[in-house]
Amino acid sequence: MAEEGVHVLADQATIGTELGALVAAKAKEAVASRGVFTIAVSGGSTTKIFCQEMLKHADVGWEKWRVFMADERLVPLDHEDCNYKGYKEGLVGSVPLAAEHIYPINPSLSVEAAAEDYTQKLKQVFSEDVPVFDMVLLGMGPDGHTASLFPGHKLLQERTLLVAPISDSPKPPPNRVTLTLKVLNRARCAVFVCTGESKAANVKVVLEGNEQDNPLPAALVQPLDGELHWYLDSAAASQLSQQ
Ligand SMILES: O=C(O)[C@H](O)[C@@H](O)[C@H](O)[C@H](O)COP(=O)(O)O
Repeated sequence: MAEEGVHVLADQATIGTELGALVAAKAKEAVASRGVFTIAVSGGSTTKIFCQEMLKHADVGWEKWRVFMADERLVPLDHEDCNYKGYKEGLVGSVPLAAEHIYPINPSLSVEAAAEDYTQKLKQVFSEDVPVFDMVLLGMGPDGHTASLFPGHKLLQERTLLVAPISDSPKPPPNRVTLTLKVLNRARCAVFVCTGESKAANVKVVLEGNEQDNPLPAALVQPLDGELHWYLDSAAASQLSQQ
């Protein structure tokens, strides 16, 4: 299993292989020691990389997985923009993960009520006051956002909610729910997957910048007591001074 840190790999396929190995190791370890593997997953390009790769792993205790969305768009569950749909279609039926162990938001509610409802879903699975995920799998947008935590947004200061509503997301669609930094930073392992040239400038800012005053959202993911991994392809890493 890879040590925590920044992993620069040639391309998306190699990232998939390495990510799959890390997820498999963490899942087996979690199931062996706690009887369950809890993971929060993201939308965007990460969905496909993760699902395609995990189909190759049969022995990761799929029956014991509990999969939450790190963030979700407030759209019907069969909508192309729905992150849950991507994971359900990508995994259920192909691996022994039960559909009811992937937790969707309720898109028929207001965004505020959907966030509260998702908080209750977390509480059904986690006994801690603040859920401790075995893994949070994150992407980063070209602007430095992660989950639905956007640069300069007031949600970066949220200290109470576990799941927050957002109705002014600069990335469409505007209505979303997101895990807050309070939850992301309690994870045992936070993993970023970032590919492509469009991410390169802010990958450098996050990993090498000194922005004490106004850090980008992705830079604020710093698990208090867990590992942090960044998987980059050579394009996303192209502006780093050390590769
Ligand atoms: O919008 C979502 O649903 C996300 O979960 C989001 O945070 C995503 O991970 C990043 O925008 C990176 O997306 P890409 O990997 O597609 O660039």
